[in-house]
Amino acid sequence: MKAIQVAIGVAVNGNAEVLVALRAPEQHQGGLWEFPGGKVEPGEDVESALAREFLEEVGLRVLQSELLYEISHDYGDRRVALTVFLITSFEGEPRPKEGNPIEWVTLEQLKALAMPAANRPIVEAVLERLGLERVVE
Ligand SMILES: Nc1nc2c([nH]c(=O)n2[C@H]2C[C@H](O)[C@@H](COP(=O)(O)OP(=O)(O)OP(=O)(O)O)O2)c(=O)[nH]1
Ligand SMILES: [Mg+2]
Repeated sequence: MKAIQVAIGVAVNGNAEVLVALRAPEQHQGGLWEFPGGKVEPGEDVESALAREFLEEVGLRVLQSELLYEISHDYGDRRVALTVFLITSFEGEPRPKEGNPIEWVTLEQLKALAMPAANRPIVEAVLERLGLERVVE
């Protein structure tokens, strides 16, 4: 089975909170919290997919991002290859453009959220990246 390429982003605000969205019940991995993002279209590069999905799903314009983590995961019914970006600069106020509730959550809250299985190491990477940054400041 070929892996579906997915671009997702972890947007961080000035309060060190990250943006999450609730997946609709009928979606794959529905009812779980996610980082906004979606499938890379044919011929599209992964950064363009990130920017497009952020605009479509939460109405944010990505100004600056860096690669945070890459992970492939087999859900049994589907294999996904996730490219995860840390979004360090963006424009706009997040809005739930596709009807899925969105929230800014602290890193403590993030740890406790029910997310798809592939997200566990992603959350670890977020905590490490943002935690270390604070030590450096
Ligand atoms: N967006 C997102 N997808 C994730 C995360 N973790 C994870 O395993 N996935 C999986 C679920 C899906 O199988 C796939 C992403 O698909 P998606 O439903 O967001 O794709 P999309 O926005 O293009 O939606 P659609 O047009 O196909 O409805 O990656 C995550 O944190 N965010
Ligand atoms: Mg999506």
